[in-house]
Amino acid sequence: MTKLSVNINKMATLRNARGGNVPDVIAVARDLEDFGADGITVHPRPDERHIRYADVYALKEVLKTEFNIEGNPNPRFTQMVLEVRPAQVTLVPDAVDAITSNAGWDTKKHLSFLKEKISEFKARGIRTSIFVDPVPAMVEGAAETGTDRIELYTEMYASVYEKDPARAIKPYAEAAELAHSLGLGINAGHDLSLDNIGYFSKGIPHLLEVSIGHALICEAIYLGLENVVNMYKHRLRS
Ligand SMILES: CC(=O)[C@@H](O)[C@H](O)COP(=O)(O)O
Ligand SMILES: NCC(=O)COP(=O)(O)O
Repeated sequence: MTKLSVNINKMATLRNARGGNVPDVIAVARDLEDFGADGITVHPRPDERHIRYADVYALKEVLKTEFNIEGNPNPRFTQMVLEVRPAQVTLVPDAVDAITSNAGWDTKKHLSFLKEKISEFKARGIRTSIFVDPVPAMVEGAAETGTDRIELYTEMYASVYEKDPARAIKPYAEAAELAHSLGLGINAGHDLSLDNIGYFSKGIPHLLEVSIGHALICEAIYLGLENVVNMYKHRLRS
């Protein structure tokens, strides 16, 4: 079965909004594991606006499932990943000021840089993954880097799915077949949700892992509202 790695960036966004430690992202991550998550994903950004570098070190101490760290392998990120030694590092070509990830790697243009980074992480026993759009040349370029896996960037799938599911999934299914034939493992993520994940997982062959954050945390908040309002009403009655 495809593994679910929960991205806890949004929990850190909530915590940072008040400057305290509520919610406690470390406790949240442990609870998510107890609730059945197969892994925890974080994507620290240079401004540490959600997950902080200190959180990454603290998480490593307590996690029992697969820890996946995503980000642009600049010198600071690279050093942190080499020290923490997560189960997996996912390389994402984020601009410093990006609101969220908005493209996969150009694996042809950045081939020598990616090769160097992949071998550095693999030498420390860290599984590697490269974030790519579902474009055959980019998948082939990823294979040339020596990476273990690719992560398919699913923003386009999620937006087209609402109008035309079959059209949305086609390039992803083809990219997955190609990646598998080249010996690459396949992960996927970005804007996956309760609405679109079932169709995606049925349509993508050899899908090893999805990482989901934004929608999952929004859904958890929304689906928890009735319960929590009732709990408050109950306390106000007594
Ligand atoms: C690579 C990817 O798609 C996710 O890591 C996503 O970018 C989450 O990052 P934010 O939580 O900063 O939006
Ligand atoms: N790699 C994708 C990820 O970790 C979560 O992306 P999103 O669900 O927050 O869009």
